[in-house]
Parts: sequence; structure tokens; C-alpha cells
Amino acid sequence: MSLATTCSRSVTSVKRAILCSVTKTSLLFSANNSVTADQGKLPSKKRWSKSHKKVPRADHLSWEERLADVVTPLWRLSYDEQLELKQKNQERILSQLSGHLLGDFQPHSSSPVRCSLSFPVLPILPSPVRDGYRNKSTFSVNRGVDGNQKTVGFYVGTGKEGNIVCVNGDQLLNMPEKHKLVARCYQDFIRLSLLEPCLLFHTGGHWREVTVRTNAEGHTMAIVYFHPQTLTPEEVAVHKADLVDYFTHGPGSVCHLDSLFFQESTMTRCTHEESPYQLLHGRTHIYEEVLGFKFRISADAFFQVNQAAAQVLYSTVRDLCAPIADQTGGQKKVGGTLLDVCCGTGAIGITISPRVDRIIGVELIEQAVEDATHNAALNNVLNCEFIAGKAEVVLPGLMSQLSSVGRGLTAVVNPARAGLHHKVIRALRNQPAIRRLVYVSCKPNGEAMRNFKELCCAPDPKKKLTGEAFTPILAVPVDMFPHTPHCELVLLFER
Ligand SMILES: C[S@@+](CC[C@H](N)C(=O)[O-])C[C@H]1O[C@@H](n2cnc3c(N)ncnc32)[C@H](O)[C@@H]1O
Repeated sequence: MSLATTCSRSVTSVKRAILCSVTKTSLLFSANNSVTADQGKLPSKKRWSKSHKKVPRADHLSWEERLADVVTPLWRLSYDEQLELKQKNQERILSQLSGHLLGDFQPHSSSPVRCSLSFPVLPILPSPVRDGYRNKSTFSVNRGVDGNQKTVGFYVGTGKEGNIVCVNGDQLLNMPEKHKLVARCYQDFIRLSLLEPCLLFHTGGHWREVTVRTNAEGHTMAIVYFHPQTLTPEEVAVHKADLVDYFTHGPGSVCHLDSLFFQESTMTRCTHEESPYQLLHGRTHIYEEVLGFKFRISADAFFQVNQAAAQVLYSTVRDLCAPIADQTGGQKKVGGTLLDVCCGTGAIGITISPRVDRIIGVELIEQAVEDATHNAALNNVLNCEFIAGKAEVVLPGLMSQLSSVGRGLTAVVNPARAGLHHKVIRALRNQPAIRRLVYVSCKPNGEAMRNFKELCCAPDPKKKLTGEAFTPILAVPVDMFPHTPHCELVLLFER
């Protein structure tokens, strides 16, 4: 089957908006969509200042501007310019995959290599909300511009160079006011506390980061991370009580926290299982609504950071995983089984559940699996089951049980930045019932690229990749992170 035929077969049932863009893109891509390997790279500040806006020299920048350049490096560009840049960047990344599949990519060559895209990349879908969109922020504690070690904000500089300065995030465009308020109050609280901040784990100190989660309804959860060092549980309890008092009856009550959690951790990052998230005040969970479904989110669980853009992402993923037969919209049933790998709190599977017979989700974090199971029940969804465990451990066994589902098996994978373990790729690739696979990645140029190549390479018995190769059919970038160079990439593979 020719690529063009495969492509049109895949997109005929995708939502009209997508279809429309595909048609336009398909018509254009063979003629115009060739990009060189260095095109679309994020411009250096020098290049920006030439082609876009004048950027002052770093030593003339305020600390807030320097921080904005670290956290939201596209903040000087208009949103259209940002989207153009991201589009080119995604096309450049995907041209690597195309080139690799066509056998003409030279990864070690320093000269730009001309590669055509062998599949359409649709125009990036913008975020409906551009400013203050984050529903989760984590603020660090370290030495501030004025030397005060109890400063809550984000780092400028690096630990390696020993020039870290902690700058408050008040000017960051992606940060909602509520997050800034909680960070200011936490700073005020730790400055009042007799305990020292924990700047480096081996040098002592206690107060660490604070994470703030909010939802579209304005509910707020704060999670304070604390290093107990040699304090007894009784001594820690006194400081926990002070924290609660500050945020419920003291100056911090302006934050109107709906939940206050506390995690005592001796490692940079601990799961709930390693060190429990202790609820000090208020509600156990925060809730978010996406595409008409309600999701319970635990303190520890992943949820897309931009709720409005998450709706765009999930409807795109839904239409690629389970394209409805007609173009009238609605929730017609397609049937079959959907495997939701790295399912988090179940958002992808649950939003697709009305269109398929069965959803099986696999997720590492137990709390997230509990949330996913709860979320299915909360939404009266009866065809979802979720399995806790590493996908690389669960999938090989699960695959043999799924052999009987025939050809109605689709997989959607949405791993963290580290990509999928090679055993997961092997299990997916060697299960012939999977004809369609949708890969959602926030970092397609990293480990995910290795995954793409392993999904699409010729059968390789040495790597135990014996199943028929997948072919990339269509890519849809979705902007989840305005003002930053990042976006989500949805990549449809078929075979
Ligand atoms: C980018 S999030 C996506 C979550 C979900 N699909 C969503 O849209 O909300 C990646 C998820 O992969 C999970 N994860 C990371 N490593 C994993 C592994 N080895 N096996 C299964 N899940 C894993 C993380 O806990 C996280 O929930």
C-alpha cells in the first residue's frame, strides 16, 4: 500500500478540523515540506535579536528578565512567532525520523542534511490559554539576589558553577497569581521559622521546595517538602502545627488553601510509597475537568500542566486512537480494545472510553492507579481497568492475554521524558493485533526518538524486534507550554 493511500485511510475519520489541515498539509508536504536538519532550531539570543526583538546584554538584564529567559525563553516573541518556531522545531526533529527511515540521515555529520518528511506534520494546535496557564508549579528554596538563604523561587545559574541565585517567579508569564501568592507566603513562613532551609542535602537544614496545584475552579493544594535531618517526630510535629496555623489562621490564610500536604523526604524526590504525603489540612485531592469528565488527582499524581490545552491534546489523541466513522462529531462507538500505557490518572483512556469496548491502563505510580480506578467510577465508566506496575514488567505478560482480541487492538503511549523501556517497545511491536499506535511525547528529540526508530525499523531478531514494522502516518504538535520551547507531539503509527 502506498504511503498516500495509507495516509488518507488513516485520516478519513479524524475530526474535520484535523482532516482539513491534513488535506492541506498532504497537498503541500511533498512539495514544500522538506526541511534541513538545522532549520527550526531554537534561535540563540543573538539570532533572536536579529530576527525578532532586541535582547539586551545579559548583564543589563534584571534578575526577573534573566529568570524569564531561563524558564520561559520565548517570552519576548509574539504567540504567533512562538508557534512558528515550535512548528519548525517539530518538523526538524521529525525529519530525523524520516531521514533515518529513508536511510539518508547522518547523525554525526556537522553539516546540515536535507531530509524530506515522509508523512504530514499538521500545523501546531495552539493553547487556548497563553498566560498563567500552569496548574502545578514547584518553587525551590535557596539564596536570593539579596543573599537571603530563605528565598522561594526559581534558579538562575547552575550548581556546577556554584552561582545559583533564587529569584521569585512573580514576572513569569506562565505562572498564575495564586501560585505566586502561595510562594510568597511560604517564603514569609520559613523566614519566621527558627529552622534553616535545606539548600544542599549534606549540609543540613529543613525547609525545602513547595509545590502548588490549582484547578479551573480555583481550588488550591500546597505540598511542603521537608528534610527531617535528626529531628524527632515530636519536634517535626511542632513545625507542622506552625505551618498549618500560618496557612489556616495566620497571614497565609489569604491563600485559601483547600489542601495542605507535607512530605518528609531525605531524597530529592520520593514517591508516596517511599515517604507518605501527609495531609495536614483540608481535602485529600484536587479535581480537574477535561472533555466533560471529572478527574481526581492525588498530590503525587501526574496531570497535564495546562488544563485548557489538555482538552485539545486529549481530543486529538481520541480522534487518532478511535476515529469515528462519520464526520458529525459526537461519541459514536468504534469498538475494540485500547491499551493506555503510562496512563497516569486515566485521562486518555477515560476520555476515549465511550468509543471503544474496553480500556486497559498501565501505570507505575500506585496512587495514580487508585485515582484512575476512582475516576472511571466517578464518571460512571464501566469499561476501564487499570494495572499498577512498570510497563516493561506488566506488558510482556499482558500481551499474551490480548492475543485473542483479534485486530481491534490499539495502543496509546504517553511516557515521561525518559521514553519507553525497550521491553515495552518490543512487547508492542511483537503483538500483531496492534495495527494502530499513538505516541504522545513532550520530548520527541530525546529517548522517544529511539522508541520511534525501534517501532519502525526492519525486523531485527538480535533486538527481538520480530513483529512487522510500524510506519509513521501523521504528526500533530499541540502547544501545552506557551512561552517555552516545548510542546506535546502526537504521532500516529500504523502497520
Ligand atoms: C507524561 S505522564 C502521562 C500520564 C497520562 N497519560 C496523562 O495524560 O495524564 C507519564 C506517566 O508515566 C508514568 N510512568 C513513568 N514510568 C513508567 C513505567 N516504567 N511504567 C508505567 N508508567 C510509567 C508516570 O508515573 C506518569 O504518570
